[in-house]
Amino acid sequence: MGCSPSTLPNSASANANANTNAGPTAANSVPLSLDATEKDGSRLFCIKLRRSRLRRCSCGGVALQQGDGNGNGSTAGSATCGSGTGDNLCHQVLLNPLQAKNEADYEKLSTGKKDSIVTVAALGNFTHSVVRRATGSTGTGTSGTSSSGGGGNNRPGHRKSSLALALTPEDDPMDVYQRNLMDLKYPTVLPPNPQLKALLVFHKSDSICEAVASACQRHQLDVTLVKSKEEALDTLQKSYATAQCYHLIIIDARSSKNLDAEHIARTIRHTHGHHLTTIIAVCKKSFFEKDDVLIALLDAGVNRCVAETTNLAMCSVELKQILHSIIRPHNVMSTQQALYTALHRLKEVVLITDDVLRIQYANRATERLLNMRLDEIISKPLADIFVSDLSTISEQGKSIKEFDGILTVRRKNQEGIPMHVRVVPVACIGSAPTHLIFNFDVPGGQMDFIATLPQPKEAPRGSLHSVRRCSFDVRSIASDGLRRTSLAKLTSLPLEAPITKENCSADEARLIDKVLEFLKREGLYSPQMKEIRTDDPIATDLIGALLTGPSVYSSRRSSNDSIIRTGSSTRTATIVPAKMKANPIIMELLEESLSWDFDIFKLEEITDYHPLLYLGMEMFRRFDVFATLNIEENVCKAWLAVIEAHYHKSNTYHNSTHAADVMQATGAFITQLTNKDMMVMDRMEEAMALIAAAAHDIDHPGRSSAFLCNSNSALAILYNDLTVLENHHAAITFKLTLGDDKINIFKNLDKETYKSARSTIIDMILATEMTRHFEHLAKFVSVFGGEEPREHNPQSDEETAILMRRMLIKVADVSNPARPMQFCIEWARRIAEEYFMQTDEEKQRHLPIVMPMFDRATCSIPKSQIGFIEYIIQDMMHAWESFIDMPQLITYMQINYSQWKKYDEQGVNTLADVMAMQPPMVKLANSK
Ligand SMILES: Nc1ncnc2c1ncn2[C@@H]1O[C@@H]2COP(=O)(O)O[C@H]2[C@H]1O
Repeated sequence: MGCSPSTLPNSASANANANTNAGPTAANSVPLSLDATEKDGSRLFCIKLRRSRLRRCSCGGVALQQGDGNGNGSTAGSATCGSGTGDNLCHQVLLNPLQAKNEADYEKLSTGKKDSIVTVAALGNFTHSVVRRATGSTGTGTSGTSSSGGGGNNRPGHRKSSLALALTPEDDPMDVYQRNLMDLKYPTVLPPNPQLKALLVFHKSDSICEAVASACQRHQLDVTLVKSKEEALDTLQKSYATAQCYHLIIIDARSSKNLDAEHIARTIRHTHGHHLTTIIAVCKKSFFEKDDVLIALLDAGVNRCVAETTNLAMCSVELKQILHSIIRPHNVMSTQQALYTALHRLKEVVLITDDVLRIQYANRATERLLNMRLDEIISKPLADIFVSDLSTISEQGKSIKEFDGILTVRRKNQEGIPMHVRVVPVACIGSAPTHLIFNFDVPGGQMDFIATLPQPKEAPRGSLHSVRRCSFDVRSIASDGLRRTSLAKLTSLPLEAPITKENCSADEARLIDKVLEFLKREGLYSPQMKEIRTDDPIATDLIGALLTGPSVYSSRRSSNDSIIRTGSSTRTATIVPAKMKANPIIMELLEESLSWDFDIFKLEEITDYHPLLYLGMEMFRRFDVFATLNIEENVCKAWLAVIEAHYHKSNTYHNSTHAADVMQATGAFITQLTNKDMMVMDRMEEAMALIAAAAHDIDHPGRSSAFLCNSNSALAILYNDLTVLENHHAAITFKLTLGDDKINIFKNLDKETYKSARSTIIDMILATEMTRHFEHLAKFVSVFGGEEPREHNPQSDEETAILMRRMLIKVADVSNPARPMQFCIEWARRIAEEYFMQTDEEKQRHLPIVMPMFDRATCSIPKSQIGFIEYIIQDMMHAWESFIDMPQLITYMQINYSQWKKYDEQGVNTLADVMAMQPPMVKLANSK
C-alpha cells in the first residue's frame, strides 16, 4: 500500500536535496542523513545511511545518531548502500531490528531488498522511523527524514511539503499519487485522511496521563480527556450523533478499581461504528509479567497493551508505532470496504478462489450468472460450477499462469453456458499465487447477457419483486433429521384449493373437521395440513387450538366474568411515563439491539420489567421514527410507557417482554432488508411495523380467543367470536393513542398518511392471528416463491407489500423457536406455563378445555415444541429465510429442534425436567 514508484530526475538534484529536511526536531528525534543516487538513468535510487551515524541498539538493530543538519549528502561510509557506485544499490530497504542482529546482517538486509520501507531502531527509547522512498517529478528530487517526535510537520493527518520525505501515503502530497498511479501495475487506493482524534479515558490526570496526552499532542492528534466510563460512552455517543469519530481511544488500565478498562473496551467495541477504532490500554509494568490481565484486555477488544511510563519520548514512539501499524491499516481497511462494495455491485462477474481453486469470493453478478446464492457458492470447489475441465488453469505441481479462454459454466438447474473466462493469479503473500481472480464474460462481449438469463421472479427494480430472488432450493443445513421442506413444494401446492377429506384416514378426517371452520372462509389455503401426524396428540392439540376458530367449542358455559381484567380508560390517566435513566448497563445491552442473539430477558431484568419502553425508544431512534412521524421523543416515550403498562405483567408469556421481543425481531428484519438492498419498506412503513409489533398483543389476558369465546367474555361478544384478541389489540391501541394528546404519536400526520398508517398497523396486528397462518404463508410463497415474473403494477405491488409485512410480523411473533437455545427454552417455558394456567382455569370453571394435553401434570414440553416447530414454524421460517437471507434463523431452529428431540428421547418431559437440564444462568432467569 502506498509504495508509489518514484521518478528521480537526476542524482545531482537528489543529492542536493537529500538532507534538506534532516534537521532534528526534538530531543529524541533521530534525523537521517540520506542520499539518493540514480543508477544508469533508472528510476530507482538508493537511500544511503552513513555508518558514522549508526550505533548499536539494545535490541540488536542499528540506530542513527544525530545528524549535522548541514545538508551534507556525502556517500562516504554509507552503512547500507555502499559507495554510491551503484553496485550496492538499494532499491528500497526494510530493516527489521529483530532480524538485524549485527552490522553484517544489517548490511545484508539493506542491500538488494525491494521493500519500500526503511525501519530504524534507536537505542534505549525505541524509535521507529519509517522512511519511504523519495518522490517527486518536479526536478527537485526529494529526500529527507522522518522523526518520531517533535512538533515538526509530520502530522499524520496533514499533507506535507513535497520536499519532505513522505512517511505514509497520508503524508504524501496528492499530486504525487496522481503522477505515479500510471506507473503502477496494480494501482493503489488512498485511505481516508482525517484529522485524527484521540479520546483518553483516565481516572485522573496524573503524570502518566500527561505523558500520553503530550505524546498525542506531539503527533498533532485532537485530544479529549474523560474520567469515567459513563463520560467516555457519552462522549462517543455524542460524537456518533454528530458524525464525528475517535480514531484512537486510550484507556487507563492500571487499576480496575478506578476504571474497568476491560468492560470499557468491550462496550466500545460493541458500540455501533467502533469496530475499526483503535483501543489502547495503558497497563502497569507488572502486568507484563503474567499474561492473564493483558489477554483479558485484548479479548475485550483492546488492540494493544502498553506499559505505563512518564517518559514522553517512549510514549511518543509508542504512539507513532500505533499510528503506523494500527490506525493507518484501519484507515486502509475502510477504503477496502468501499472497494468491496464497488466490486459487489459490478455488472461484470468476478469470482476469486484460493490457490487450490476453492471459491473465496463471488460478487452479485456471479450469483446471477450461476443462479445460486452466495452460501451455495462460497467455499465450494471451483470444479462444482464448471462443466469444463479446469486442469488448464491449475494442474497439480504446475505453476499457475494467467488464463484466457472459453469454459463452460454449470448454471444451477440448467444446461452449461460457454463463457469467456479470464484468470489472473495474484500473490498476496510470498511469490506463489495465493489467489486467482476469475472474470467471466459471454463470448462476443454481449453486455447484458446476465440480465437475459432466467432468474427466479425477476421484475423491474424498485418493485417488490426486484428484491432478493430466492432459488427456493434451500439446502439442508443440519443432519438432525429435521425435514427441510422445499419451498418449491409449497409453491406447487394448488393454491386456493380448500382441503378435502379425500384419501384421509378417519383420524385425519376428524382433525380436518377441526380446521374446516376457518377453511370455509374465503381465501384460505392449507398447503401443509395433510402432513399433521394424528398420532401426536400434543401436536394436534396445540395446532388444532392455534389454527381453529373458537366456535368449534360450542358448549359454552355462561360466565359473567370478563377475562380482560382492567378497563383501558382507567389506566391511561394514571400512567406516568417511566423515567428512563441513561443507565450504562442498559445502554450497553441496547447496543446489540439489532442482533438476532439479543438477550431480551436480560433487558427485562435490568429495566425492572420495562423492556418495551427501553427497547422501543432504541428502535424508534435507530429507525428515525421521531422524524418520520414528526413527533417529539417525549410523546413516543409516553406512548411506549402507556402501551407497556397495558400489557399484563402477570402473564408469563403474553407480557411486554414478548412485545419487546417481537419489536426487536421486527427491527432485525428491517435492518436485514435494508442491508440486502431490498427497498421494500419506506421509513413510514418501517415505523408502522415497529408500532404494530410493540402493540400487537396489548392487553392480552393470557387466555386464548377460544377461551374468551367459551367463557362468553365481553370481548368475544363485542367481536362476535371473530379474531377476538387481535381485534382487541388493534382497537385498544388506537383508542389509547388517540385518547390522549400527550401520547398521540400520530397527531402530526396529515389525514391521508394517518389513514394509511392506521390501515397498515391494523392489518399487521390482525395478521398475527394464527387461524389464518397457512393462508398468509401460502400467499407469501405464491408471490415470493414462484418462478414466473409478475407484472409490475402499483396495485399488485401494494398487495405484495402487504403480504410481506404480514409475514414479517408473523415470523417476528413466533420466532422464539429460532432464537438461541437458552432463549427458545425460556419462551417455551413461559408459553407452556400460560397454557397450563388456562387449562387450570378451564377445569376450575368447568369450561371446555381447549388444549387438554396442556395440563401441567402430564404435558410433554419437548413434544409440544417439536409439534409446534414441525407444523407451524418450519415451513414459514424457510420461506422467510429464503426471502430475507438470515441463515441463523434456520440454524437456531435446527439446533433447538434437535435439542427438543433429544429431550424427548431421554424422557425429559415436564417443565421441571426441562428446567433441571438447563445451566444455572437459564435457571436463574426462570426463577424471576
Ligand atoms: N414456543 C411455542 N410453543 C407453542 N406455542 C407457541 C410458541 N410460541 C408461540 N406460540 C403460540 O403461537 C401463537 C402466536 O400468536 P399469539 O402470540 O397470540 O399466541 C402464540 C402462542 O399461542
